[in-house]
Amino acid sequence: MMSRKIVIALGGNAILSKDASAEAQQQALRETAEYLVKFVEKGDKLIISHGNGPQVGNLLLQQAAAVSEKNPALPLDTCVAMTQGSIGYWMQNALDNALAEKGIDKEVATIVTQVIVDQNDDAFSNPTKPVGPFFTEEAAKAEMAAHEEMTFVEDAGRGWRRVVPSPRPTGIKEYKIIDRLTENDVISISVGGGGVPVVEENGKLHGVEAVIDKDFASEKLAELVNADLLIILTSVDNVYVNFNKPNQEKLEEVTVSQLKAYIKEDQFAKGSMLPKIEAAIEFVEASQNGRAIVTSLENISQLLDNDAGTVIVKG
Ligand SMILES: Nc1ncnc2c1ncn2[C@@H]1O[C@H](COP(=O)(O)OP(=O)(O)O)[C@@H](O)[C@H]1O
Ligand SMILES: NC(=O)OP(=O)(O)O
Repeated sequence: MMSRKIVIALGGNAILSKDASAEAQQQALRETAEYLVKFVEKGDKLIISHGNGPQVGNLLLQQAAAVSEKNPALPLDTCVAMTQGSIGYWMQNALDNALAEKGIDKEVATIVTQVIVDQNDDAFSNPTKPVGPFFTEEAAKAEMAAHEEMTFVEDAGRGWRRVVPSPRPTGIKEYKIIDRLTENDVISISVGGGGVPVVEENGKLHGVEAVIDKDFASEKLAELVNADLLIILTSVDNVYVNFNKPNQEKLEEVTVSQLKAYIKEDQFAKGSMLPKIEAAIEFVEASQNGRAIVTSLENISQLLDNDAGTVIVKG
């Protein structure tokens, strides 16, 4: 049986739809785990990553609501680490139980992951990453007036959301540990929420306040561990050109150069589909034989036997 090394990045709807309670998110991850176990049954080695946009934004709001001198709000890098722990626990627990139900004897581990960014990245003076819940325009403007350090922007016609800096990952501190776990047949969960952003200064790493895009961090991980496949799971089965227009066209197998031409035509929305496409291109270009797939969780059954979804290949 061919065993592939797969980095699989879980999008928002794999964890959270409308209900942000722990129980609802755990239930979503139980369903996600059922799908992921199918890869394991097939003999694939899984390296799982996930987003944290809604969760880290909610955590910031919870902290702001309870802040006092004795109970200070914690910085954003620490909040990212907290979401790596909570979502990692939910995913790990869901996978442990799904594997046990199938009688598969395999271990799962979550790694708190530090992702290195450049302290001179322009992103620090230009926040773009939406986190937390949606606000009305009025409520968002009131928040900005009350907290001068906060920026809110309109998010793809869906409402207003707080945005934070999102620098590009340049390295992953723990990638060798993650690779060793894979070599030892352990399923890992890492670079959660894009990883805890850290900068290197005089040979030391320290956290910075930002949220890294999990698609870029997953790409970097796939590159560093020399994965065969990068799968980016989201809420659509395929990427489209002319998305949501009467002439929309589904992309199945598509080359890097075709995608670059579509990017020039502005076919992919910034902050949602564009980072996935850019991450897929970067991985396919950087790896020798690697491919990338963008599809939905629900499409995984088709993906197991044939390439389903939008498959990005060299060329
Ligand atoms: N060209 C496109 N093709 C397909 N989906 C697109 C396109 N442009 C924007 N999208 C939107 O991008 C969304 C996925 O991005 P997002 O919700 O941010 O991802 P995530 O699953 O990581 O949370 C899709 O649900 C879709 O609405
Ligand atoms: N960190 C991150 O990219 O999270 P989302 O995918 O949930 O936005």
